[in-house]
Amino acid sequence: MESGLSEIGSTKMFDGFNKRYKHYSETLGCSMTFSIYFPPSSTSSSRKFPVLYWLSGLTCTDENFIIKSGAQRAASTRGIALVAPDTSPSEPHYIMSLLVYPVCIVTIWVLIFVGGLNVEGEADSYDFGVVGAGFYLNATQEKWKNWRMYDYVVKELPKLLSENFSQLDTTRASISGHSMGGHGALTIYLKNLDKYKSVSAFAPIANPINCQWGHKAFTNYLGDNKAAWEEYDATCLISKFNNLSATILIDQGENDQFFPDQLLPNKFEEACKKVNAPLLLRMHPGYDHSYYFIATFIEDHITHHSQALKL
Ligand SMILES: N[C@@H](CCC(=O)N[C@@H](CSC=O)C(=O)NCC(=O)O)C(=O)O
Repeated sequence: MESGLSEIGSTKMFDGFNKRYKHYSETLGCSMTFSIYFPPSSTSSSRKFPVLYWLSGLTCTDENFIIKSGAQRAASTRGIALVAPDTSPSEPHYIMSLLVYPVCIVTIWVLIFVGGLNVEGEADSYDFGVVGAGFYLNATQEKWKNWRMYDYVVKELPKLLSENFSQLDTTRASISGHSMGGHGALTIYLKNLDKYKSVSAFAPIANPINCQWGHKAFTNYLGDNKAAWEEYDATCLISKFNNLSATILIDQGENDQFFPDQLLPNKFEEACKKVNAPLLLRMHPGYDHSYYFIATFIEDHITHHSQALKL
């Protein structure tokens, strides 16, 4: 099936453009939205922009980061494109369905409107399911089989970008995120060191197998198989490395309402120390979990990634 990529928004900012797109995702089996900030292009150069993927947290769409972070100021200056996907399969879509009418033996094609993915319980809580809580993993449980945000972010989206946006150089990519998206950024980076030049995170869920958010999501998406849980836990994954060279940047607010119980950055720090993984964990007195915190320090993250992307 065609991706049906269409532009649904365009707003000028810092001489570049925030663009919003909709497409049908084969991986997730539904329509998805994502946003790209394109820095200003110099008319005299055909230079392609490297990409910084941003993964947002619980309850978010692709728009929270674009609207609230102010990251475009530094991205414009540095010449980095920002790509922000949605956080779970959630968009309403139409499907073609074949009906076989039993009496007349007539086959009829009908267009059926599907709101969400129609999975029982998908919208019951803010920290699980369709309301922005895909956790950037590939679910193994039949009921949640459409929840394959890991494959969507790592495979489908970069392919879609490289096929449709000649101004992007998806071979030069870095990844960052917040909270659930910080967990996504760290795990995706550690599992794909060949695809991403650097990683950073704000208040990531750094050890999900040991917190309530992680338990709820992993039990539902992955079942009882604890080995499968560890494959999506940054603290477990980092323990497997002893030759990481690029510094991992993490910012954590000390007044964060979810710190430390849901986030556990200290567990990640301990694991990094054991394998000599370079980690810069910055604790910030007074800051909470919000986008005010992210907006305050996002420029440092853009600088961190622009160095790795050699800009
Ligand atoms: N509704 C919840 C709080 C939800 C929340 O704080 N979401 C964060 C991400 S949390 C981890 O993944 C967020 O980024 N929200 C969107 C925003 O624009 O701020 C509650 O009531 O506790």
